[in-house]
Amino acid sequence: MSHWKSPKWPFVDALVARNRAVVLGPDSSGGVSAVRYVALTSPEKDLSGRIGDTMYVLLSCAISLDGYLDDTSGERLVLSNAADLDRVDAERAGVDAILVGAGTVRNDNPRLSVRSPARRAAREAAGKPATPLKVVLSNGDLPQDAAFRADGESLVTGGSVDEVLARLAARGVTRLMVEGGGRVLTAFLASGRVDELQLVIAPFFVGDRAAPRFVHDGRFRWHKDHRATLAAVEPIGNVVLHRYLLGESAVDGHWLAHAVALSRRCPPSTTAFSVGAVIVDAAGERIAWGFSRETDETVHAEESALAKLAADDPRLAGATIYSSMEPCSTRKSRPLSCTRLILDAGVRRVVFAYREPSTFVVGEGAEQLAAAGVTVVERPELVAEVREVNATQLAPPGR
Ligand SMILES: NC(=O)C1=CN([C@@H]2O[C@H](COP(=O)(O)OP(=O)(O)OC[C@H]3O[C@@H](n4cnc5c(N)ncnc54)[C@H](OP(=O)(O)O)[C@@H]3O)[C@@H](O)[C@H]2O)C=CC1
Ligand SMILES: Nc1c(N[C@@H]2O[C@H](COP(=O)(O)O)[C@@H](O)[C@H]2O)[nH]c(=O)[nH]c1=O
Repeated sequence: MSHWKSPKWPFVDALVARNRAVVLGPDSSGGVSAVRYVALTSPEKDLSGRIGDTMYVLLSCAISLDGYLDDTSGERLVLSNAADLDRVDAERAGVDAILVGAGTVRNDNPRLSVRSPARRAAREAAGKPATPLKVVLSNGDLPQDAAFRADGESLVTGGSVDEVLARLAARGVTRLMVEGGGRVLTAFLASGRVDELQLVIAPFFVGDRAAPRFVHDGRFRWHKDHRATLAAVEPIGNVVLHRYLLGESAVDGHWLAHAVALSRRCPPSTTAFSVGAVIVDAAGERIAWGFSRETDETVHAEESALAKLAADDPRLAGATIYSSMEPCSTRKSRPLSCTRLILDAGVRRVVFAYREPSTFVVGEGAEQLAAAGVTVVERPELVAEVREVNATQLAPPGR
């Protein structure tokens, strides 16, 4: 079976060209069909069919050490410092729309604009408005002279998170920043439609339970057995920024980048590719990692990572293997391919960046895994980096 790379599957390449992930699955006859395809930003959304196109949803807010968004003074409490407010301004400049709830407008009367003249000019140079669309969620009245109505386009809308996202998607919004307040943040987190949370913690207490909390009660997808992925922690003066990845696509991108970073640690070779692999369990914890030639001259990345776990490790059944390259399906130097080892380990999900070129052997790992019922996700956005790591191996003969 080699139709994975055959002209019979031109749409696969077309999807890759459109920067989309390809998800393969088995068909009823035991063959392989590309049953689903998803945009890189948010596969869960496309797969659910809830909104037609994809949107990256970023939540951003600042809290006190005791978890409050504000105090009870009726004035906006600034928890961030100047450097963090400038970082937030840069995030604003990178989105298509900024969203807050009516409670925030009534309490803070925010402008919701990009402030930096340089960032405004850069947006305009790119053919965008100087400041993103301002979206206020409200089913009631808002002051006509509210500050958000000046400086750029605004939209007051209401309804469920799904309805609002569908409305914004129809207007071409592909990156949305949600700034608050507590009820809106809770509604977005409970909806499961958030890709990333940027949470800043300021070093003081509010100490008043009547103050607005960051998150209210709710049922959330992330709990003690299904943790969010911590992507970065950054001190900014006396506040600390935490970046959590909450969407499956963002999480996949994070671990795949980690696998590619590991591939840079491979001892050099001209006869075998340099690959990195990470195994992450269902709770979101990295449980093993490896890279080519890590422990001997011929060991592969997936093989090295799997060898660090017991064959009956119960976490393997719910785990995902991330590999910078498609798992191999034939070995010259070993009896079992990485595809076979993955199947034998009972891993049900594989994410990789680069389809193995037929430089050393013809690869059918993706097809064989998918035919065995494994979910295989190809994320081509890191292909250039994988090719750079393997530049020597991929160079045409004679160079
Ligand atoms: N520190 C920080 O980073 C930030 C702090 N804040 C603070 O948060 C506080 C405001 O938070 P809060 O009072 O919870 O109000 P919100 O800003 O969360 O607004 C909630 C209101 O939004 C409207 N709404 C419409 N649709 C929805 C929906 N689907 N889900 C939720 N709300 C919807 C409703 O208004 P309506 O009644 O009109 O229907 C609802 O009452 C302020 O004190 C502000 O200072 C705010 C942002 C950031
Ligand atoms: N207080 C607070 C934030 N508050 C958010 O910023 C909004 C103010 O926007 P603007 O009027 O354009 O400056 C406010 O309404 C709320 O959404 N954000 C932060 O990053 N850190 C903070 O400490």
